[in-house]
Parts: sequence; C-alpha cells; structure tokens
Amino acid sequence: MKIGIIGGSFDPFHLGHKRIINETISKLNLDKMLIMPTKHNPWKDDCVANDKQRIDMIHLTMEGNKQYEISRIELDNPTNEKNYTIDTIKTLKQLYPSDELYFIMGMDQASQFDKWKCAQEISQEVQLVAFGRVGYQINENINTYHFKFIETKETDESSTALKKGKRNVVDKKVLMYAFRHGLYLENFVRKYMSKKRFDHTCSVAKLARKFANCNGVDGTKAYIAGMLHDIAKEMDRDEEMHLMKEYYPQFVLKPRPIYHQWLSTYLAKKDFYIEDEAILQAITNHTTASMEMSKLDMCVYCADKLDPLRGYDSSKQIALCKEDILEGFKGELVNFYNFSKEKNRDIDECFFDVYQKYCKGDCNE
Ligand SMILES: Nc1ncnc2c1ncn2[C@@H]1O[C@H](COP(=O)(O)OP(=O)(O)O)[C@@H](O)[C@H]1O
Repeated sequence: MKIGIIGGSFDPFHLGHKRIINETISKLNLDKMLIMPTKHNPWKDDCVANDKQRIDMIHLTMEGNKQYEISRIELDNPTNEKNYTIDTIKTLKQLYPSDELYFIMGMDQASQFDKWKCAQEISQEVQLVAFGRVGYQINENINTYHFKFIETKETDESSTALKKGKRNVVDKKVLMYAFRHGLYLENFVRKYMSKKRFDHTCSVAKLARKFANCNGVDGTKAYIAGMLHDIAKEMDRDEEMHLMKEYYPQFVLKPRPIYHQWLSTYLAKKDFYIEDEAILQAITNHTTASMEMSKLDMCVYCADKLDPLRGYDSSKQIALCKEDILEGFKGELVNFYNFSKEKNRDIDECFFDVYQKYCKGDCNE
C-alpha cells in the first residue's frame, strides 16, 4: 500500500490541509492518508484547542473522504519529552513494514528540514513530499533530501490566518464548532470593539468562567457569554436602531445604552452561530438582569460589574461570588441601587421588580 502521512498541530485543521491531502492522494495515487496531530511541536506555542477538539475539527473538514485515518501515534506517546519525527517514523515503519510511506509537509517546514533531528535518516526511511506555500521559497533541501515537490496552486490558508480573524480559511462547520466550544473567540471578537473594551471583554469572560467553575456551572458557557456580551456595544447608531426596530420592537423605548444586551445576543447568533439558549440568555441578561436569572446569568452579570479593569477594588465581592453566586448577585443589585440613588441616576423600571424579587423577597433558589 502507498500511505501518506501528514503531521501538524492542526489548531485548527484548515482548508489548506484538506487541499494538500486531497492533491497528494490523487497525484501520488495513495491508498491511505494518516493525519497525525502532534502532541507538542517543539517550534510552536501551545495549542488552543485540546486533542479531542482538534480531531473533531479534522473529521468535520474531511467528512466524505474515505481514505484518511487519524493516527494517534504522537498523541498517545507516553513520554512527556518532545516528540521528534524520526521516532514517529520508526514506529510507523514497524506498523507498516512492507508499505511505501510518503511524508508530507509544506514549504515552510521543508525549507527548514535540514534543522530537523536525523534529517538524513528520515529521508532514507520515507519518501518526503513538499508543497509550495505562500511566503516560502524552494531551497536546496528539496534536492538534498530527495523531496517530491508537488506543483500546485499555492493558497495562503493557515492556522495563523484564522487566529488573525480570517474566517474563510476553515470549513464553516469548523468555525461553528470552534465558536460553540469557545475556541479562537478572542481573535474574532477583537474586531468588534476598541482595545479598551476588548480588554474588558476578555477579563469579564475569564472572571465569569471562574465564578461558574466555583459554583458548579458550565465554565465554557460562561466564558462564551462573557466574550460575546458586549459585541454590539460599539455598533453604528443607525444600524442599531434599524435592528432594534426589526428584531426587538418591544424594547425600542428602552434607554439606548441597554440596547446592546439584545443586539449582542443577535450578533452571537448571527456571526458566532451560538444556539445554546442558556448562553444567549446570559448575554441578554447581562446589563439589566431579569426576573428569571439562572446561575450562569448571574456569573456573567457579576463578572461584568466586578471586572477588576473597571478600576475599583472589587476583591471582596469577587470572593463572595466565588463562594456563592446568588449572594454575590444580590450584593451587586444592592450596590447598583445604592450607587444610582447616590448619583441621582435614573433606574429603569424593570430593575425594581428584579431588586424586589432577589433582595427583598424570599429568593433562595
Ligand atoms: N496552505 C498550505 N499550503 C501548503 N502546506 C500547508 C498549508 N497549510 C499547512 N501546510 C502544511 O501542513 C502541515 C501541518 O501544518 P500545521 O502546523 O498544523 O498548520 P499551520 O502551518 O497552518 O499552522 C505542515 O507541514 C504545513 O507546512
């Protein structure tokens, strides 16, 4: 059998990977392609997605292709030492003693291949295959290590491009999966707001996750709601009014500064494919709160109010929220009430019902 192997961090697996895999299979007439997520790439920072998530994203992209298999050789390597390709190749040679092995990589790696551990030995054990990659020149390694160079239309999909907020480098199913698992959100949310608000957003998301984890609530959901809670806050005013009239006409008469709790929910669904009702509700309830606050809603509400980047000492309230989010939430309602009275600020009427229910009424759920 002719077997291809492609290793990578696949964080995430993108359309460039899919293209070079499909081209190799057809041009070299391969029977099978092993896609091998690496455990730890000595040249790269840590992965954002975990092993299962990276594999799920490979399957989502490669759906319909029957010739690929995931190889867990590197992931399951029990040592905590760095993985070197030569060791993996030796394992593969034992697993496939009488097959032809083709080891595939992009020119970014092939042009540095002389620095790999046991480069010469690798090139004798397997047939190396290289693909051109935008921004990387072909060099003498191609001849020295007997690479098969596959002529192709070079495209510049990369994991880095995705992390810079470019959406179309991955399959849409991967993007949906990633956002719904809270992956790479920072890279995209950044584009919706100023630097100051972005820093606040990240800080809220992490604090909300902490509150959630301490209170037996899903931390990933809290993180996602935190990351998306303010995405509509800097929306153009005309667009904001247009969307309010179209989707939330019942709230158009509410004060303008609270529109974003509904419009961020709208964008979370439209731009980030969030469908989880609990997450959407936490975004909707983050500014004014509501009569039906879940614990998740409370985590996001309190994290937003207590974000240390707001510049006052909120450490006591933060400690209370970690211990008991309901008590922390009640405390925040009281603080908001006292603060607004003190500053003679208008309080939206809906607040009083919430205040009454949670702070004056008998509310111990
Ligand atoms: N657009 C592309 N063109 C050619 N080769 C690519 C492309 N994207 C990735 N590769 C190759 O796929 C392998 C795995 O890449 P990986 O490290 O997971 O992704 P990336 O390099 O995009 O961060 C590497 O050998 C890399 O050179």
